[in-house]
Amino acid sequence: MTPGARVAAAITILDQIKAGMVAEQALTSWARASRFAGSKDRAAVRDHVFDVLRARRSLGDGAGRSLMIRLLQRDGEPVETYFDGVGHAPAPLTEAEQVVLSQPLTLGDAAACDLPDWLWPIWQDSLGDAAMPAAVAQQARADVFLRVNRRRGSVTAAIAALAEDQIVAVQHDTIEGCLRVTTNARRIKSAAAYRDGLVELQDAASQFAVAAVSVKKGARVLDYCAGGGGKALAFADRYAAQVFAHDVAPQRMQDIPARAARAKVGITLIQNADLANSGLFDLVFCDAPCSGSGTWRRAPDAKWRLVQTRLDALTNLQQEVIASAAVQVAPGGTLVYATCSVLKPENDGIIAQFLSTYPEWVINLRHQLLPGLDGDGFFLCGLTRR
Ligand SMILES: C[S@@+](CC[C@H](N)C(=O)[O-])C[C@H]1O[C@@H](n2cnc3c(N)ncnc32)[C@H](O)[C@@H]1O
Repeated sequence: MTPGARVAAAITILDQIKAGMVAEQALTSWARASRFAGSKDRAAVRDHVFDVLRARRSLGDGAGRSLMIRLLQRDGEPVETYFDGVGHAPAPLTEAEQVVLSQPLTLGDAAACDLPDWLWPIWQDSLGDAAMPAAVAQQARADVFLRVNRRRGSVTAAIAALAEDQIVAVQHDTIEGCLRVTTNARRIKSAAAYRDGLVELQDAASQFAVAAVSVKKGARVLDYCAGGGGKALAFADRYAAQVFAHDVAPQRMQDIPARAARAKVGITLIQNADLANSGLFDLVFCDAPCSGSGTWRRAPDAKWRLVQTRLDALTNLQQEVIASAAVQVAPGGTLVYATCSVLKPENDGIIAQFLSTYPEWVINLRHQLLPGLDGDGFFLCGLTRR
């Protein structure tokens, strides 16, 4: 596909998303219908679509064509070479379009920060002085981070193994065992280091969360909302602990046994019916379902799909989840409540509500990471019983 044809495909997909289709679905159905598109074409089209979605409002929130023109303009690209009408490229800019596009957009704070108006006051209340920089950080692509499975090899060995596949990775400035991929991130899943379990894809913030919790040798650790097992795998690799994984939706855990085998760690899955008879745990890590507002660079569609009623439903669910996770904590043990959100109602709001209902618990750890160059946004709060 020519660069213009890729832009034309992105325009079609963006129009479908504007009409209500979920971004991933729109991209998948375009890829299925476009067998001629190679992997580089698919990646380029996806990049266009996601670049626009991260910055949809500040690009004028128009139709796909106008969004793509403004994206190329913003990035200093020669718009007319993509919009030349040759082959499958979009038609050249009309005179009217040229006039409109020569005028800068007038944007309020929420639009300039690419957030919905209803969310902007909540965002500001949650982040204070960091509201604008954290929102602006989510207008750009995020780096890809890897976690070195230290049972499989050292950081140096992982960097060298990745280099064999022309992937360049460097040690994260502050998180031990975390690598930032600087070249050829798209090749990770086909690289030998990944296939052999030497590295896992995991954001730096999630790695920080696992490292920030203290786990004694032999401790029983429960990843209460395990999903695909990212945190459970990290706990099992990092600590000499017995690691268990549970999720209310057990099908989400289906890949954990294979991932654990690849990483050479042991993780015991606990099904819903067995939870009550599985004993208590020294650490219950509750990575609750959330808006994902700290990770919107990676899933920008979610930013525009979040509405107040959905946020309310999430906070109700989070209150239920933290209360049921607390029941699994052994005397003297720790409950960690975590989200990949930066919104106060999902974080400190949930903790405050929990403490007002269960005053025997006290906070012994709290971190709010913001989305930025060093990783995604993440919230983490440790609690122990008085
Ligand atoms: C943020 S995701 C977990 C991500 C995962 N920890 C990881 O690192 O890959 C939240 C998970 O919580 C699960 N969940 C939702 N309600 C739950 C509940 N009441 N009890 C346990 N898990 C729940 C969801 O099925 C979902 O897989």
